[in-house]
Amino acid sequence: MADQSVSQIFSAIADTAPAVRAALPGRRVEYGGENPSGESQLAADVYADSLFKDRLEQVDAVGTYFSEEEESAVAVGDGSLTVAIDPLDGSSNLKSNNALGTIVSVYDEPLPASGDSLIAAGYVLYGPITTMVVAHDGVVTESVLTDGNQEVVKDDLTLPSEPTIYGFGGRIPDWTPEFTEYAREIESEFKLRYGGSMVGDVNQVLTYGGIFSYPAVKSAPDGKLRTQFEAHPMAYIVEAAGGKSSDGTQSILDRTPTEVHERTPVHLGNDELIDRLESSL
Ligand SMILES: O=P(O)(O)OC[C@H]1O[C@](O)(COP(=O)(O)O)[C@@H](O)[C@@H]1O
Ligand SMILES: [Mg+2]
Ligand SMILES: [Mg+2]
Repeated sequence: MADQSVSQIFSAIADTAPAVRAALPGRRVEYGGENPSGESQLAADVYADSLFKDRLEQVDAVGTYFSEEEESAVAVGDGSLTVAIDPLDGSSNLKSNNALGTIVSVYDEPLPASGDSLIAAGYVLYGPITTMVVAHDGVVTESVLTDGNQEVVKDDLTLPSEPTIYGFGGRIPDWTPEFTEYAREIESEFKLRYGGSMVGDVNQVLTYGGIFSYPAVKSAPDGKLRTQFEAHPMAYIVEAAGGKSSDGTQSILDRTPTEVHERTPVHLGNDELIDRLESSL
């Protein structure tokens, strides 16, 4: 039953992705409002949110829709599942025409919820091609999405065992001394790949092996990324692919936010690099 619900949810996401992509060119402008995290919204953020909500409302298993762009939960049916979504991730990249994503979490509890309540998570990457990565039951698959078509290209995606890249967010002068020291070591060993969209950056870690961090910074001790909409789902995917997640001290999946839009420091990647990070912090 859960399997069927998960596959219906991600079919709905795959069906909607081409329309989201097609809507981007005309929506690179400010919408005029702010989201609950206090960030200004682009027309594309708001439009992608409405497209996903309308489509997920048609999936019987979904009872509640909760978006990074909306203050509170929206009741969309009688189903028992909650879908949390970052409709457009990395939306500041729209101005410079760089990678964007959509992040999707499927919880079997109302939010706020711990990462243990996730039954599946996935993302769409709007790069030169559109791909979708989904984690469920410990297996991660990658598909290529074209209009109306979903072709699985990897049916058991795992993190490469030899890491080669890293990508760290935040301004260097704003990093803590402990994170700066760790970063200096990592910089001397690996190649920098940072694009400013969590989906794009984590997808590179899943492809090449390495570490992505958006750490706690001096001006924002909880970091930038939101637990329910960004950190939990990406941690679930990376852990299912054989890697590790950390908020600096524990798996991100062990965090239960007290408020749905709450933020957390995020570190995702190969075991060895996350272990080293936890000992440095
Ligand atoms: O611009 P910065 O500080 O590098 O932040 C980039 C981070 O912020 C985000 O863009 C936040 O996501 P949204 O675009 O959904 O708000 C992440 O995708 C990315 O990892
Ligand atoms: Mg985001
Ligand atoms: Mg967003």
